[in-house]
Amino acid sequence: MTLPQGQPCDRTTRGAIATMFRLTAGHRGAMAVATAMTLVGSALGLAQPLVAKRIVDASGADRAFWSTLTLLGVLFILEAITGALGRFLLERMGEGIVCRLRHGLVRHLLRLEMREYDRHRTGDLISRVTADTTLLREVVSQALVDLGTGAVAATGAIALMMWLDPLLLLLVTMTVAGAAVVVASLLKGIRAASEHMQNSVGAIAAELERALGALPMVRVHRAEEREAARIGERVDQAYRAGVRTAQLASVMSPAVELAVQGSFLLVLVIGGLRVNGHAGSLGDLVAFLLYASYLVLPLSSVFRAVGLIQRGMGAYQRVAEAQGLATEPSHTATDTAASPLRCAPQLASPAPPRPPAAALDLRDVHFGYQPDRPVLRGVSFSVPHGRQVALVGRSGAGKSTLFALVARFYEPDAGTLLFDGRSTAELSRDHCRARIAVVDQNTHVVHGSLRDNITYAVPHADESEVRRVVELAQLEDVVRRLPGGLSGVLGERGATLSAGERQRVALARALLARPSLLLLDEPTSHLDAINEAALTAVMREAAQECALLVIAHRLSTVQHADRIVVLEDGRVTACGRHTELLTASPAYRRLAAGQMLTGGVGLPPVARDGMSRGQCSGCRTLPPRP
Ligand SMILES: Nc1ncnc2c1ncn2[C@@H]1O[C@H](COP(=O)(O)OP(=O)(O)OP(=O)(O)O)[C@@H](O)[C@H]1O
Repeated sequence: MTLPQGQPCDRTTRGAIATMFRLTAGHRGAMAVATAMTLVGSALGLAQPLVAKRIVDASGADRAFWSTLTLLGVLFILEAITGALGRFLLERMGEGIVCRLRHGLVRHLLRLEMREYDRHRTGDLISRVTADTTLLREVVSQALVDLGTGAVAATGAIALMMWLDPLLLLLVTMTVAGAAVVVASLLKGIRAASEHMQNSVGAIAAELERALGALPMVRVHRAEEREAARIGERVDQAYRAGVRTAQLASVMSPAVELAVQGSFLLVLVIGGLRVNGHAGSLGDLVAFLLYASYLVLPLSSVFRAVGLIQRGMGAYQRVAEAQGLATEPSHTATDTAASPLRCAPQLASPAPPRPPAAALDLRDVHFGYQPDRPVLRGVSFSVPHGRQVALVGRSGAGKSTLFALVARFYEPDAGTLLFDGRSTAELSRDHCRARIAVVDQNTHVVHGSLRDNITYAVPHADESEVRRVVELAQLEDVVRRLPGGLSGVLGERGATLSAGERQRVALARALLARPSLLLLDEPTSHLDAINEAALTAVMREAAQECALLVIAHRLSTVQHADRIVVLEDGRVTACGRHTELLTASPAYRRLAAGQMLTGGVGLPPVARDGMSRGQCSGCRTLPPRP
């Protein structure tokens, strides 16, 4: 279900009711049946005073009234049954509405533009799917029908009271009008307080997510109390807003009850005087009083429903706001992309013919997260098939940002990215992402089994293929040690693994996908020297199958790369091989000196055909490996 986006919410009560009604789209049949049942129940209830009047009149005139008494019993039971059925249908409808709303929201939130995640707090977004939709369910399933049926039942009671005694009705109307004025004056406040409360609930979720997401840091810095106080502040805000809402809502109920009870007393006194003066029958007075008492429930329903709808609008606005956040476009018109797993063939399938163009080509790419703060300033280089290209540079030079552009989390402000010679302008994001696999610094491991984590990109991968990448990523020890082996469950965020093991799980996952371009961001940051050497060997092997773009601070990892691109302050200042750059690039020399790496150390004699020399002007001349 998509809520109307971008349009400002109509703040009037009528606008709020219309908005809530729109949410019931697709459930109107069930709503109509439930409303009909509730109305039938109300009609059965309304008929009871008339029957009671007959019983009183018959008993006063010494006539038999047993059949009428039986009828009263039947009416009572039928009212209970229709009421229960109607209520069930409503609850089911409410669940259905919230279920569809959550499906839509979850799908929407998972497809947001990366910039939206930068702008919003995760916990707050989550609370829109949980807390806000829960409040909305209450409103759409109860308030709307209460409003409809309450209005009809109250109108019915008023019509019958009018028929019985217009003068007494006038007295009732005046007191009820007083209550309506009180209710109307409270509605705006209720809505504002509810909005405040829902925002505070979202803030609690966001703050809690912040603290739980960095628990080791919180513990080490003994900041539990500070974090608890910080979150507690939000809890108190929610409490205060909740109490304010309750205050306003609770003023409503007595106002309505007072009005109805006042009118009840008036009717009793004036009606009693008239009966004494023989201006009316006792039966008429009893019936009128019963109708007056029947007015209490529907009228309270109407007033409560209006209040609830205003409370729901607070939640609605937050849900609608989340639905209005920009999402990534899924496909472009010219996109011929197959499924995202197109580039993840199984081991047995023959390798597709390699296209002649580079796997990745960047041409004069400019980008900044904020318009006035450029991060990349005209980056150009290419990553040919079957080659390993390394990206080095000081912290903050823009290396990870470049990866984010290649993964198309962001679009460049200027310049072009080409995959296999095709510009991203003509390819969908899905298509581009199907070609790549990324192992980033955060090495994401999700709750689930080791196998689930490895096969995340290829859920139905062959066992032999899984074993192959387990071996390649040197995870055999982990498989042996983990209770249940590959089926063993890894804790939340892979907490049961070491950082190096998590990195290797991420690598196995990436290799299993058999991408045409593998992006590794600091792949050895958590590895010891032995594992680093092993991973370097894995990278070389992977480069036989796909193009490899590696970010590394440790130059020892990438000194054998076919090409090393030096990035400084968002610009490519040099590119070439390790030995070449030691002479040609002062920036590279500084990096290497810092890590005590020199040209001669440990360099194996690797055949390098057609390599570009020196500066980045030759960055795109490296041909694909035959
Ligand atoms: N999501 C973001 N929003 C705003 N600015 C960002 C964001 N991510 C990175 N930056 C900024 O962009 C610049 C480049 O960051 P980037 O992470 O690309 O550098 P890096 O070369 O990968 O650094 P490191 O080697 O430390 O990982 C930095 O100044 C950083 O503060």
